[in-house]
Amino acid sequence: WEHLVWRPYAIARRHRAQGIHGPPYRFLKGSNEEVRRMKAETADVVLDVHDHNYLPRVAPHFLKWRAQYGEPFLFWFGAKPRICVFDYELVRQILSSKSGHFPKNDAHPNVLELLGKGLVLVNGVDWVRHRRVINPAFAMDKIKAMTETMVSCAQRTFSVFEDQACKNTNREILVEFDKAVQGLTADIISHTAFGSSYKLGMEAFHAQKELQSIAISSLLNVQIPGFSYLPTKRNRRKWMLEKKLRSTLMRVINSRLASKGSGYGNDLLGLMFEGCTTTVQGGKQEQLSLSMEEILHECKTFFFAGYETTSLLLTWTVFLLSVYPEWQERLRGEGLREGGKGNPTGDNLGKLKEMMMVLHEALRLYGPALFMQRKTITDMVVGAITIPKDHAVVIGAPFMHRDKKVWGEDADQFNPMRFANGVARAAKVPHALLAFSIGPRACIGQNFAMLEAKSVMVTVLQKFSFALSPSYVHAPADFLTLQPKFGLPVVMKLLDI
Ligand code: HEM
Repeated sequence: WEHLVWRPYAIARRHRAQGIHGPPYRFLKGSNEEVRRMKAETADVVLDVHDHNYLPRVAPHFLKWRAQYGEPFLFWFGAKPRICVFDYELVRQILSSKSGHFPKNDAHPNVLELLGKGLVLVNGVDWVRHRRVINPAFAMDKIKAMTETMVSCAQRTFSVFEDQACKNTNREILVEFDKAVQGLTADIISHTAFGSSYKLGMEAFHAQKELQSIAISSLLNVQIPGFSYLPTKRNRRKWMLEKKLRSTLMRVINSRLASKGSGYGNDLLGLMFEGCTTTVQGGKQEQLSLSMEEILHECKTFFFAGYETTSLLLTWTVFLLSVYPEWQERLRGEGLREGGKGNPTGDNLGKLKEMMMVLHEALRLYGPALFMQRKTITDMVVGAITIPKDHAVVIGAPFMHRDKKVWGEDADQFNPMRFANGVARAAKVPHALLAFSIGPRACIGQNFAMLEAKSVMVTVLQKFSFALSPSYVHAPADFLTLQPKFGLPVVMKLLDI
């Protein structure tokens, strides 16, 4: 009771004394109901396709609280205090902290089950061990060697569309692009992570996808102790999926161990096994094993972290190129100039400067990962404030990506030219783009994601031009990641080239 009744008021008082304010604490519910109500009120708001400021739809509560209380502000997830931070210098200090005093926030049990205790969620010495084992798998030369696989997956997907478009006299087809590209990125991660076991990988993917919808639907519910053990219809379905996911991934892992032969293979799983055995640190051999259980969790992590984020980057890039056809034309021209009509290679893709500018601008305006979270395990001083122990810290990246003081007056607009001199020079601070995060816990898969995005975009641009279908409704939504609420229907026209 002390925890639920008195502590929140004492915490709020302590914050007021240092000038941090926020919505009042409501018994048990904290700010959850206010968030739910405000999100419901804006759920039907539809934007013009040129309007890239979706914050009133996606985070109306943060907009309101920031205007009302200034920043940073304090709000409540149930009885748990959260500080929302928007200032680049504070965020840099939090994300760059190497002391381990800002670990990842505790995940909702459903999210934990979904993601596993893999690299995204582990903390402390475990994180150091996992990251050291997995880092070599994401080295640029290893990733570049996966280009052919990425391109051939993309070609398979788009050749189906090509066949369909050929049958129509206008050589056009309507494609639910977000769904198509979800299937494609799942296919790519299945092939690049699990090699010849990719079919099992796809089975695991389907189970994980359904578990994700269950996790999302329960995120804002107050957690009643013991409820997750009741055999409700939803819980039973969840348990069945978890069992299936686990047994499928175990089959993949066991069959790899059984067929070791001359090596573990050059896919992500094989490279992870290689990393598990030994590594040389400062001349001495070090054992860096991950347990079987940990490897299983990492497989779940690759899937979750690896397919949806990249499919959303592709979805939003195609959305932007449909709205700005002059950039679509520029990228098609660049692809042909650097690589001709043949299969893109790692080297060709490395030369695509304008493509990188567009992908970075898509990540700035429509970064798939919305709000990052950390927690404090002791009182932490950042800038002029103290964030007390046991607080969650929410980093408002989509707000920061629209900060006119940092990005300039055109921060709300699509302007890939801001990245013409590279990411570090695109804004007034070098670490302004937070789409892959910064610091020791930055995305391990960013080179993989960018190579995959380029492989897919060059392949589609070689064959098709595209425009938004008249049925498209611009309503970006927060489903853990930033998604087009009603999908991305696109009219694809087969090119004559
Ligand atoms: C456009 C695509 C992607 C985006 C926008 C993205 C974004 C992010 C962000 C923002 C983080 C940091 C989260 C935090 O600090 O709370 C992260 C971490 C991570 N990402 Fe990605 N990611 C993408 C693709 C990938 C891919 C393709 C993989 C793997 C195949 C991957 C694996 C991971 C892992 C394992 C971490 C945790 C790293 C650590 O904590 O050491 N990501 N990602």
